[in-house]
Amino acid sequence: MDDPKFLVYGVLAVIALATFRKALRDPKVDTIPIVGSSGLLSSYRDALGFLANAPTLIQRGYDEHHGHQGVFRVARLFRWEYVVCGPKLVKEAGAAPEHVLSFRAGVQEVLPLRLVIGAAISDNPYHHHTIRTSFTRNLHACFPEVRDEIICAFNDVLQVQGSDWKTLPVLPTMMAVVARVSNRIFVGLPLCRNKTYLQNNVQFTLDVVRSGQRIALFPAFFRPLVARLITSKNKSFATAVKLLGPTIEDRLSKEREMGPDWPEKPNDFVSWLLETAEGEERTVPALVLRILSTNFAAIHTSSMAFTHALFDLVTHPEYLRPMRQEVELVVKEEGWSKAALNSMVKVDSFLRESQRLNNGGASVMHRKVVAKEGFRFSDGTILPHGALMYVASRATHYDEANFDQPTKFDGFRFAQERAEHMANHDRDPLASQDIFKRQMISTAVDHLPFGTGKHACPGRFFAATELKAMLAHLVVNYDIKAEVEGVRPPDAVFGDRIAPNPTGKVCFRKRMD
Ligand code: HEM
Repeated sequence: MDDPKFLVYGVLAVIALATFRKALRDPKVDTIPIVGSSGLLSSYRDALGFLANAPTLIQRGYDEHHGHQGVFRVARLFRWEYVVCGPKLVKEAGAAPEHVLSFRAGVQEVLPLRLVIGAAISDNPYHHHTIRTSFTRNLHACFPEVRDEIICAFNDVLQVQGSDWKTLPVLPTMMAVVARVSNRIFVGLPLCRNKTYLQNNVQFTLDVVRSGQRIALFPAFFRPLVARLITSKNKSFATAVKLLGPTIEDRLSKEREMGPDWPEKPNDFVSWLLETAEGEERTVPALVLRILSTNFAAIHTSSMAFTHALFDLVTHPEYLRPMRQEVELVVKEEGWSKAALNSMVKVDSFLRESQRLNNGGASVMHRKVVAKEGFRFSDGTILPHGALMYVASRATHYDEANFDQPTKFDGFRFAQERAEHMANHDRDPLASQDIFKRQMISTAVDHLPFGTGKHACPGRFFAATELKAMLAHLVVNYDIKAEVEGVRPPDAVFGDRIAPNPTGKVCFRKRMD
């Protein structure tokens, strides 16, 4: 017992058991079924098992309870968590107002951004509004820059020569491309090509995710202390201020001199932020933190989605040629534009299908019940004040009630559905509107990669534009194959998060035919 570490672990274990015992005996939730055991020690074992095996546990709950409709609970180290299943209840969760089921408080539970990034971002997320409005509205106008950056970034990052195959780790490679393309719109040239700036954004994102996930393992009252010990955001923040600060200072000073609509003002995210930022937020450090946070929301998610798509493509190489033909035909008729992307139905379908099967985890739409009286679903289930709930997204995507042969990768299933709806147009104009429901950007109660309802990802319009343009570019300019034929690198699982294999590789070369 000389090592003080053991004392700390001992105290933590006692606190955990005591907290767990209290949570376990909450009579208000007695009627909500449990997945796993209900005894004190056996539940505790399940709670530890959740860290290693959450997707399987959630799938079991989904299969066992309520015929895929309703709520069940799972034991975590310090509390129960509530898993919501079925279209009706998912819709109700997605529609609930912030003062009843809180998105912001839910995020803090799983990734305590308030502790990792700072209160200003969590408590005043005005940049979400900027993403939803100015950013999305400008996607058509900014498409030439997106396209230009994709061409240059693929050239510079892949660096394939002649007819040789080059084997590259997909996640870091695509993270480098996504970081560059996204920052072309966030901060513009030349900074979006500055390697230190880009690497710093990627580092910030990784630091935030890693520290956030570790802090979230502790009970709420312990988290500020743990955050102080392990958070390493300050270094990447200082680097970002050094590199991005002069650009922001320049914009602020031009606005002071010439007013908000000064000639040749860049059409980028910094400018759109400045249209809304007020008071303290109109300073270099505050704006740098907004850009870093937007990078955080954009880079990890989009590069993981694209990595999964490439793993799917090399595992199912038969999709390469039809997508190549589609892109060539569309570009011949419409050129490269945002509107042309809308005609790339197969590319869209392929990415949507990849997202369906490779959602970022077993759960999505984390919400904390903040209404004092709790939250009541229409089936009568009441979640108590303070409870954390989420939707069983992976199980929903793998449910045969929702999809034909749900475990099968069917890259053009959504293109097919859209074609069928179009064919029905004359007979039933209302049904034909469903084509919009099967696009990559469309959320639904049975399609949850971007969540659904009030907080559905506002960045999905940009993400879809970026990822579709990247995939279209890749299939017409490169050949791609698996490192080992027919083998998809296994996913990495941490708790209920499922990420593409971080070291998984594929082979690229310049297109040969
Ligand atoms: C493939 C890429 C992406 C995926 C899979 C994704 C997924 C998600 C999900 C699941 C949510 C939470 C939805 C909920 O809880 O109801 C979310 C929220 C959010 N995402 Fe994304 N996202 C992606 C790309 C982006 C990009 C590129 C941006 C920014 C440009 C962005 C900005 C945001 C923001 C600001 C929120 C919070 C929304 C709110 O406060 O209501 N995301 N995203």
